[in-house]
Amino acid sequence: MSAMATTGDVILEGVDLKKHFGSGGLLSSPTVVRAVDGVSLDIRRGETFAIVGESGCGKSTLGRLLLRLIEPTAGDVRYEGRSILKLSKSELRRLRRELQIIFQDPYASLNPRMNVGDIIAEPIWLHNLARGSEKRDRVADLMRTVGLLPTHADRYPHEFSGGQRQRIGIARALAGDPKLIVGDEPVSALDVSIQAQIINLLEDLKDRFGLTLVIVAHDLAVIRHMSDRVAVMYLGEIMELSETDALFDNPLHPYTQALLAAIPIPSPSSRQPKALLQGDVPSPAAPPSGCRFHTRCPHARPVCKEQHPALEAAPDGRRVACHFWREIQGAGAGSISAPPLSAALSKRLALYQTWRERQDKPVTTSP
Ligand SMILES: Nc1ncnc2c1ncn2[C@@H]1O[C@H](COP(=O)(O)OP(=O)(O)OP(=O)(O)O)[C@@H](O)[C@H]1O
Repeated sequence: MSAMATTGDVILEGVDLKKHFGSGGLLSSPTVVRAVDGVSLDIRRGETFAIVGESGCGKSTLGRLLLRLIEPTAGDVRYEGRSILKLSKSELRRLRRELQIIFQDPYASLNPRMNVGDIIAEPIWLHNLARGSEKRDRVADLMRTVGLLPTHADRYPHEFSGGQRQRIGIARALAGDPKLIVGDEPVSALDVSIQAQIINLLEDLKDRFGLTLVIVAHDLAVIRHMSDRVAVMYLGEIMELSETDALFDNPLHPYTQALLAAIPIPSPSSRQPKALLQGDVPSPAAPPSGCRFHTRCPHARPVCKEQHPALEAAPDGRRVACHFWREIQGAGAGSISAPPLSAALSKRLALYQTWRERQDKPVTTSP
């Protein structure tokens, strides 16, 4: 977890955000996918904020809404206190420079016909930040900063490995001096050893440049290692929002408990926890009534089918959307809050630590 204290002011705020994708197709009544359905959150300057949940729960859509890469169906996003939905052209340009994104698949997000120097230089050129030799120096600096050799600036994306392509994407994101970067599954397409390098790079850059990071991920080990706070999403809603340590030490929501208990154990001799998350996530086009998790919740009671739980304040500044979180704690949720968690994580985190210790040495990998 990042060493930085999470005491910053709010840099980015989502207010009752909704994104409903409509697909008319051949049907007379179009299907509406409620990808994000009433999410409010605030992200503090200088923190690493994680958004976690199973596939299809709306994490990426929320990440894109927060940067206004897609328009919300309803709600608002405020950057440094101002709505980003009502910006002038010049304000929108500034927003595009200050809020950046890096993607899961760096290859798909890099123009294959541009060399790496031009890819990294593009935001500098677009935002008129430097020209000529100053621009070239800046690109070389950025390449060194992310552990690439500036002499490789004339090479093309296909000449680099997956990890190096992610470094190119990060250099490009840094080129406009951003304040906040959203990483949309930034390491999930990479080998574990390379994942650790990229995670460490992001953490170092965050400290060096005073960045705020929003990490969209499904890998809880990555999230525990990197993030200060976590929002757990299910079917377009936040189920629990908490400081990372508190979430992992004592998850309040049954969905968080089940997610943590389902972390696979790396050792083949270790016993896997019994499957707690049975069945698939229901369709976001027809979410269950009441609490959206009730169809898979081991603690569900009749009221859960009827009444939608609000995201209410719990101790330690946490928030949780469950009618019965207090009773569940009292009833010994420990039976499903996974002793295997520490075994699974400690092995992965030891690996990260090893890589972290190597970060003092400059990376001089060649493609
Ligand atoms: N452009 C789109 N048009 C229609 N439906 C979409 C669109 N983008 C996303 N969706 C749907 O919205 C829901 C949420 O998708 P989203 O990609 O945000 O989830 P996710 O949690 O990031 O999943 P994953 O981890 O698999 O990327 C899914 O049901 C997805 O199919």
